[in-house]
Amino acid sequence: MSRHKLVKALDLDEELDDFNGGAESDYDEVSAGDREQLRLGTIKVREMLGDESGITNQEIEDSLWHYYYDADKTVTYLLSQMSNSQPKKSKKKKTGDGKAKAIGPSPDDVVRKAQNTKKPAPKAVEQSAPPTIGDKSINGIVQGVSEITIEDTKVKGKNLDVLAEFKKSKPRNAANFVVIGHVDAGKSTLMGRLLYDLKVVDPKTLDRYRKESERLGKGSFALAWVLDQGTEERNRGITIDIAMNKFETEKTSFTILDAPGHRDFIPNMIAGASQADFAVLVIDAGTGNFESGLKGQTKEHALLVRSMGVQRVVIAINKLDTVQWSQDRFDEISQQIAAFLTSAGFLAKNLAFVPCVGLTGDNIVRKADDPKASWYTGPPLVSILESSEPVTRALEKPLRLTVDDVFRGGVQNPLSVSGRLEAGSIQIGDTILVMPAKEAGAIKGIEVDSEPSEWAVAGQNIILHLAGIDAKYLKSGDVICAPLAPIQCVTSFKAKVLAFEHITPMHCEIHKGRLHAPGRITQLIAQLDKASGAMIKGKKPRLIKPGSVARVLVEVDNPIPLEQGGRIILRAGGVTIGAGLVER
Ligand SMILES: Nc1nc2c(ncn2[C@@H]2O[C@H](COP(=O)(O)OP(=O)(O)OP(=O)(O)O)[C@@H](O)[C@H]2O)c(=O)[nH]1
Repeated sequence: MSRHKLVKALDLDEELDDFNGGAESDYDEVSAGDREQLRLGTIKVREMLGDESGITNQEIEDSLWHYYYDADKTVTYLLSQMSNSQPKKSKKKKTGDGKAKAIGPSPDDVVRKAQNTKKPAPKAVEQSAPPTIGDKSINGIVQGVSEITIEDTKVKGKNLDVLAEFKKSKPRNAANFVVIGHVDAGKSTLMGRLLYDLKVVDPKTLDRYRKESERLGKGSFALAWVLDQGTEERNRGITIDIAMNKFETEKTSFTILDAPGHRDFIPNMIAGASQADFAVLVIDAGTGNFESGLKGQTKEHALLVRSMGVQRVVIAINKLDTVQWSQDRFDEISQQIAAFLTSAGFLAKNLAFVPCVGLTGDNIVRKADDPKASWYTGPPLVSILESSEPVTRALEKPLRLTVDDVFRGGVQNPLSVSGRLEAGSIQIGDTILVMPAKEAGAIKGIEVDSEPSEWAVAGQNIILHLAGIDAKYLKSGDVICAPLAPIQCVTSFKAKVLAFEHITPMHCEIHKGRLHAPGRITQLIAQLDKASGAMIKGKKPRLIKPGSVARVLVEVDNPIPLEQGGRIILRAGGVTIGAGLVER
């Protein structure tokens, strides 16, 4: 099978555009090695999908090719394609008792299964005496890479003053937020309403969803489907297990980070929360629902985002129509949530509450129409989101981009990566360093929000087209950095973690965004006060109980790129046991 055929099947128009405009292309035959990778990958994907998927081998191979043989991503992508072509039919099915029940594995289930499947440990990069955080031997790396030259990449840059260009572009504030809350709290409906009322989605599309959902006896789901529509972006190869939806207000450009299926966030939420500037916590105000939600995911999600370093939460107390817009109910829930969140370490000044009805749009973009809501004189949700402090961009810091996806970005761009630029700035022609591989490459193209750009700065979600580096040196979770200020790769580090389960010295997996690495908690150094983070004096703990915060020492088998302030999650046996921040 020719590579031409594979590429063609992915996005014909785009690829032909690329092809026609390009002077050189490399439509060579697929090598024997590639063919073997495709064969093995197809077997693995088939196993993960099951026999009933109806997906052809050709489709599997095309996706494997696009994602550089990554079976997990291929499965997630194919499932998303399946659910896009049959919206929601496969998500929920009416049962005899009128309740909706999930059928078949959800994308979350598959992603979780895939993440729990033991993968071969990433090949250790030759590195003498891997440093721990703060180790001075990092200077050796700097020296080594400063001598790197990249030959034959023919990438000419314009030598722009990127920060000046950025200022000239009169940027809007940019903020990423993650949506959290209990199952059925109305998260998708509320976000769908937000997008619809801000005219991100046209009425025709919503009309189509309405008709389809009514036909299925689930009319109220139409708005939730609006949110899923954004996942079409996956076709371009960007983040596939967190759906990203964007919307802009006058002042700010927002990205909603959400997990497909909107059911069981963890572990997709790990990746989402690690990129979030703040969280929107959706609460179902319905009688009994708030109480059961607080016992369940409401609490778990809130603790998780807190331990991932998220400091600000906007609390949407939703479905107020079901309690006749009772102010007493709103006050009661607000007080309880505020008490819980402050005890979990959030500052009261960083919490904002808004009563709303996602289904009708009351207090989402416009003020509530319902006369029973007249007691609320505050702003609607969107104004609260907008009034968030502008997120400070780490523009002047050394370049850091954690790779979300590695994929083939087109005929002219055989190697592309996507991710959020966490710090620094870049432009076409720049030399970058990939860690932990310690391999250099050059930037030959940049896309910001799917538009070509000469440059990009911290805070933007981008795609980089690379040259002068082989795909084998890149994988999800790697960090792209400036050659003269590389991130350290460590084999041990201290972390302040919030325990979700009992923690003892034990084997665990370390997750940081897309990075997953096997390791161990080797020491429980101290128990910490949850709110202040101060050490609780006494003997070294032998066990950390769920809900407590502790400082632990973690060791990993192979060096991983980590630095102070990095947000990590610890998992064992497929369960999140703790989450927290990397310390020195
Ligand atoms: N009465 C009322 N019902 C709502 C409101 N918002 C959502 N719903 C309904 O609540 C149910 C769940 O809504 P979703 O938006 O799917 O909730 P979710 O939190 O995204 O659910 P999961 O994805 O399963 O976690 C649907 O039947 C919605 O129509 C609201 O403001 N008022």
